[in-house]
Amino acid sequence: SGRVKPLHVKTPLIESHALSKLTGLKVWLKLENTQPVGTFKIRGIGNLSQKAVSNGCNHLVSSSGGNAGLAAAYAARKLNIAATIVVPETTPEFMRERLREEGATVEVCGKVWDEANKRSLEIAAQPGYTAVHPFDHPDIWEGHASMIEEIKEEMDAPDAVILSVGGGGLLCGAVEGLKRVGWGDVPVVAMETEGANCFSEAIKAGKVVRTESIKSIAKSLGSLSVVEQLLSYMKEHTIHSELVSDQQALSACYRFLDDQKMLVEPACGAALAAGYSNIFPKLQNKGKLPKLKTVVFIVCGGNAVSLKQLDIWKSELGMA
Ligand SMILES: COC[C@H](NCc1c(COP(=O)(O)O)cnc(C)c1O)C(=O)O
Repeated sequence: SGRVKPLHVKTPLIESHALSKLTGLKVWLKLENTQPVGTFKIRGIGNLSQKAVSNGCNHLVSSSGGNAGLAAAYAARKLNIAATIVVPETTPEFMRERLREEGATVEVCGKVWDEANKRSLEIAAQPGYTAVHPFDHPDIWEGHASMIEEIKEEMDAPDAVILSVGGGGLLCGAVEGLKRVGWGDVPVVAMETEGANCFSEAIKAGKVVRTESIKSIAKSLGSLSVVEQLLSYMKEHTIHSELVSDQQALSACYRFLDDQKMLVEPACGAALAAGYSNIFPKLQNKGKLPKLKTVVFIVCGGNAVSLKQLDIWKSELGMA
């Protein structure tokens, strides 16, 4: 068939004994941390890149010094085309090195993501070049939606899906996927950390607002604003925005490491903290969620973490 083999893999959907016991629910985990290059990003970025290549693209340009940049570098390598990743000065050396190991050219530009993004758009304004946004493009949401299609193959509709929000690409993909499989009435619980809360700010303001800076260890949730598309999705799909502290996100990473033997970023810990801090009774008492039996957590993963880094964050946050 003409179908192009996707760059992402079908990931495991496993039951979490620890989180099921702790919450009294049937808790399922969609393990996007087991994707090539460690996060769900390759679903959407792989989709966008393959479409670009079929339209003559031979050079991807990304402005993410994080997981989206790594997904773009990986996609370029698998598609045998070039990649330039423009990263802000804040991008740690190990991530710059990891991007180069995927074969990408790394250009350091700007103090913050916005400056790197501006530079990446300049570079992408050449014939054959395609700018790969970390989260704001329909091809990215379409690609991420495959996650929900895979869940549908394995289980009946859950009572809720829990995930984390940076710029909102993962959330848009999940909403699109739920609609696509006929689960449009399954609510989404969208988690952020208090210092990276552009989605909850947008809900409060009733429009997309720019938060002035990121004050959270969950740097991968560090977008200053969410995608516009989310505000229209909110009108047609039940999405609850919840916040957790950095301490709760980090504690979730430690507990997940022990419970499931897997190490994830605080950006992922923010979603898992909904379980470890068991926010469900509060949401049910507020009438925001129905009586829950079965929920699915999107384990988004992340590369910018190590056991050593967890301990550095722990002492920075003054945790015991
Ligand atoms: C600054 O970073 C934005 C983006 N990370 C996004 C990201 C998210 C949030 O996904 P989003 O809501 O942006 O689609 C969650 N979990 C992990 C592990 C992530 O890396 C990036 O890699 O450039």
